[in-house]
Amino acid sequence: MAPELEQAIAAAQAAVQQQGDTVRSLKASLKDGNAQQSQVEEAIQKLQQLKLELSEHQKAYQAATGKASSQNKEAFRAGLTNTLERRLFYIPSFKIYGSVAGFYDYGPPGCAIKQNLTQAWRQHFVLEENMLEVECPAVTPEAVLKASGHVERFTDFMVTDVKTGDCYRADHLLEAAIEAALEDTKAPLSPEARKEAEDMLAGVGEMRAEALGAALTKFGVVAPDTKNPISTPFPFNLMFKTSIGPRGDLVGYLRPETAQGIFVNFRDLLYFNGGKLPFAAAQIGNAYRNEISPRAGLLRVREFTQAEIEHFVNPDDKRHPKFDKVAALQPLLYSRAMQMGDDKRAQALSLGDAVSQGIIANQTLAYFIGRTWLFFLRVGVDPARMRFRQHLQHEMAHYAEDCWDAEVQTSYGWVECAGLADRSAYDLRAHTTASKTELTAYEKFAEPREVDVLRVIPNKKEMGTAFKKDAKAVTEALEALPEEEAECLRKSLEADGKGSVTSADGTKFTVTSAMLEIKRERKKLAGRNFTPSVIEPSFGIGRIIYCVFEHSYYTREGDETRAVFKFTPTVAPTKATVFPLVQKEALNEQAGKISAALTAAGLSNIVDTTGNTIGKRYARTDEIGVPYAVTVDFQTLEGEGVTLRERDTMTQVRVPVDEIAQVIRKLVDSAISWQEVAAKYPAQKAAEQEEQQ
Ligand SMILES: Nc1ncnc2c1ncn2[C@@H]1O[C@H](COP(=O)(O)OP(=O)(O)OP(=O)(O)O)[C@@H](O)[C@H]1O
Repeated sequence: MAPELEQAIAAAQAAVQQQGDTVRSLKASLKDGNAQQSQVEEAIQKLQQLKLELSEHQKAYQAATGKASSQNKEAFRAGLTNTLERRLFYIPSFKIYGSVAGFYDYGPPGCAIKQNLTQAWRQHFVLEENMLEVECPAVTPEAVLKASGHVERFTDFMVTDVKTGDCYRADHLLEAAIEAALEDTKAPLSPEARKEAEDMLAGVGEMRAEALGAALTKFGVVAPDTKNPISTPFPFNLMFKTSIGPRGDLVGYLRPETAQGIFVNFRDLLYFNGGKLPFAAAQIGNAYRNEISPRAGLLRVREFTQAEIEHFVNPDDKRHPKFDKVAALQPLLYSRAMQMGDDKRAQALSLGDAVSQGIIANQTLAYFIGRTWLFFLRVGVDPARMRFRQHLQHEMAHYAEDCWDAEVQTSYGWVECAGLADRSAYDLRAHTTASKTELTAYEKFAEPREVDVLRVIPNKKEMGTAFKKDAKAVTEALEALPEEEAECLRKSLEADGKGSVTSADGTKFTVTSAMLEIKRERKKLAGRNFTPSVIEPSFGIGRIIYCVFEHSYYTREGDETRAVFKFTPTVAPTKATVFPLVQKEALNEQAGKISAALTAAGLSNIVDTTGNTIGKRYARTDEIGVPYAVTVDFQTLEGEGVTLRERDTMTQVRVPVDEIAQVIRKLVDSAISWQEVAAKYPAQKAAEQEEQQ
């Protein structure tokens, strides 16, 4: 059934396109006097009819398959992109010089939305969770990114078109090839081949060069643009390299994430917080990745804004004091077991149950999943098209305890908009080792505790013989070894009779069993030093904005040319427009006064005095998602209030002039609903309402 419907959609789309061309050429002929108005009108009517037929086919496809058809998806995306670019939500950067892939400018409505969304994030996380906000430089010295592992490992595998040299991400090509094979209805895979392909798809992200190369060959992958053969995959580091200072001898990078700025400030932040855990620090700022082949608009760019949180917590106690507030929430969870099962579908599950059943590793991670879900809903993501997907075991770094991605369904498929990870103590340990600065917290026990501790006792004579002038430094390093490292050394001596220790200046020395003794001793301790674990929710603001665009965009029933964004008042770029019904000095003056009252109430607004019909002006504000419109007419001058129109229902009521700013303020703050406003104030008379649509 689906292939026939797909064909019907394709045919209907072609017909719409052809008729659109006819209308355009008739309009041009009309101007030249070679066609009549009646011919144009007739052609437009036919175009509307064809569009309705197309929309019926699309609905039928969606009803039959539960998803948008590929043509449907493309048509949807083309309409959306056209509106976004035409109304300057965003603009390809450096456009007049031919643009550079992976860079976008936000235009006026885009800037306002980004500002609103970022502000909502700050309110939802930084303020409501009492986080410590920091702002660190984007240019980062190499030492920091060496310690974090980015210099060595922040790579993607790349392949090139052997004839043109064009670059592609190897994993993306492979994923596309496997997905195409799985969806191919003409040459369906056998059940065994399907299972193998599905397993391979789940593991693409973790494949090394050799495995990727073999899989690309197996699926016969060629360069998508030219169909030329491709090279074998090789690693490419995504960081932009630079040099700091005029001599150029200090290597730096533009940060690929904002998180490292928080880790390197951990000690000062802990002090600022009175030495107490848990606490969270947050940073909003730009990150830079030299993405290999950025092709998905705002979703994959080379400079983007991240909002990241590092929540530092005692590794032995990952409960969250406010977990009760989110325990009953039921976001769609796509756990490891669900991904491996036959059904492969996410399920709504309460976060309380997910923690008690061990699906989510701990309360703190689950708390942030709940808060993230509420944030996405607050900014207008459709909860039915959002899920939290747990990383499969092999997708996680060896140190990570549990990771979940907040994914949103779009015309590009499921898109990761935020990653939430329990990264254990990895980052702070890495910076402790590299910077020789203890990044630990102190826990004072309620009662002194008798504990077994490891004491490292160097044999001074053996040390002297082995290390000569370095003996003192090695001895001190051994005596100062933290408990966990002493345990590592003990195990390594036990296994091969030797191990290593790093002195204060960073030199690594090999020690043998003969040089020291490691004893377990009973000690009374008032407290302990430990490296905190970190739970990291990391958000990409641009990706969220794009998903909000997709989930907010629709066209008016029966008229695909009338685009609307149903932005929530929180993110809407402008909260209200004010229209004088016609061009008259007295109406303009009254509109100016209303605009001033809205501004005084903290509501961004535009006064539209263009001579267009009121219907056209409503359509223009719908296109940038303004939720409320106020129209000033002659009755306003007679003290009969103004028209207030709501964007999605298009219903209108009459509100007294001196109440209008407060009514909109309450609507924007969700202190009152549109239904309540409609019940309280008289409806605009039907004839005038019709005239003003
Ligand atoms: N190139 C990019 N363009 C826009 N946003 C991005 C980009 N890369 C990452 N992000 C955002 O930053 C967040 C955190 O970054 P993270 O390193 O976890 O992403 P990632 O797993 O590398 O993403 P992907 O696998 O899609 O490349 C992501 O969830 C995403 O929202």
